[in-house]
Formats: sequence, C-alpha cells, structure tokens
Amino acid sequence: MDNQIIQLEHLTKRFPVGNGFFTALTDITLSFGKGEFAGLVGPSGSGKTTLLNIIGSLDVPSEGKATVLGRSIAELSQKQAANMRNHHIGFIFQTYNLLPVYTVYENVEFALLLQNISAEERRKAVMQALEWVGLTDKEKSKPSMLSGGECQRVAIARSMVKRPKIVLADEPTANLDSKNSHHILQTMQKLNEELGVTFIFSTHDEKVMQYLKRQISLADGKVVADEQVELVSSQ
Ligand SMILES: Nc1ncnc2c1ncn2[C@@H]1O[C@H](COP(=O)(O)OP(=O)(O)OP(=O)(O)O)[C@@H](O)[C@H]1O
Repeated sequence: MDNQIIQLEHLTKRFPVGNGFFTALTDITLSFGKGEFAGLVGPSGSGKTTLLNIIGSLDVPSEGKATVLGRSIAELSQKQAANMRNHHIGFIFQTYNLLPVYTVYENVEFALLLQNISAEERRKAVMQALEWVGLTDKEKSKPSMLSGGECQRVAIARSMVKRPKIVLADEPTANLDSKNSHHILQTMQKLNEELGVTFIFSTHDEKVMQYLKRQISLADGKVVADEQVELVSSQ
C-alpha cells in the first residue's frame, strides 16, 4: 500500500524488571495508512500505551522494526526523534498536560515555538487551531478556568496546530463525561476527515470505539483482532 505511513514488523518490547524482563509487546506486525481513524483497544496492561509510545518515537522496540513516516524509529538520534515529534506527531493524553500558568493561546502556541515560524504566522495558526475546537473566545483563559472538556479541546488544538501527519491519543476521554467525550470525538473525527490526519487511539472506552473505523484488539501484548468497523452512529 502506497499511503502507508506506519509499519510495525515483528515488534517486541521488553522492560527490565528486577533481574529479568517483562515482555509488554510480542511480535506485533501492523501497518497504518494515511488518514486512518484507528484504535488500539484492550484491557489495562495489554500494551496499548507501550505501542503508542514506540509509534510516537518516545521509546524504541527491543526487537523488530517500527518505521514511521519512512524513518526507522530505532535508528533516530534523540534530536531526530524530537524533530519528528515537533513537526509531524501530535500527542493527546488523558490528563491533558496543559501548562497551568499559561493561557489557552500560549499553551497552543507552545507547540510552534520550536519551529521556525514568524509571530504573525504563529498567531494565524493558533487562532485557526482554536477555531477548529471552538475555543477562540477562551484564548486568554488559564486552564484552571476551563472545564475538563474544554481543557481536552485545548490539548487537541495544541496537537493539531503544527498540522501533524499523525495524532496519537492515549485514553483521551478517560476524565470526561459522556457529553464532552462525544464532543471531542466529533472534533477529532472532523479533523480527520477534513485534514486527512491519521488518528490512533488507545482506549477501553466504548464511546471511543463507536467512532473508530478500525479496531485493533490487544491482549497480553499481542494483536488478537484487527477489524475494519462499519460506523453504527456518529451521535
Ligand atoms: N517502563 C516500564 N517498565 C516495566 N514495565 C512496564 C513499563 N511500561 C509498561 N510496563 C508494563 O507493560 C505492560 C503494558 O503496559 P501499557 O501501559 O502499555 O498497557 P496499557 O494497555 O496501555 O494499559 P492501560 O490501559 O492501563 O493504560 C503493563 O504490564 C505494564 O506494567
């Protein structure tokens, strides 16, 4: 497939534990195409975050190969990996990870400061990202003045402002109520459809699963199912 942007081949991940090792992922072979809206699903401890971390170049495989945007993750220097994350990969976490002393605007702008972009271009990009998530009126607010759902929308804007090719969302609805969960999922669905960004989720939330176009089930660090899903609802 030409549009493949992530290829995982016989990937295994072991963590040192005590005098031995714990195997968190075993022989994972998967690929993702441009514009997918896919999720890693499975119980706690099944290896979802470990796999997202490798795709996001935050960690490296113990065996096998992970190729992301044409680059082998294990062969990137720390600087090259940081560069790839800064330009091409957005992250969304369950705890939002916003900087409390900065405004909404500054939290989103932060993602662009490592890039060589003029202040004027930054302003345009930040306001566009805030518009995507419906928060232009909150640009001067601090995170403590926002609801959980609004904080997660700021995190989505921050992940999207650099126009990444891939967004990795680790349990993004874990701290949200049902209404806010649907709202942020619809926002991500819209960004996926309109901008062609590839989204990969880690989740065990049924609400997230309703939106996934592809569901990859993990159990004990292994892929046990990989299914394209007919969407039953878009709430
Ligand atoms: N740095 C580490 N050192 C040792 N073991 C680890 C490390 N990171 C993860 N693990 C173990 O690997 C397994 C998979 O963890 P991972 O966080 O990937 O699971 P998960 O499916 O994302 O779980 P959850 O849904 O609870 O976030 C777990 O048993 C975990 O304890």
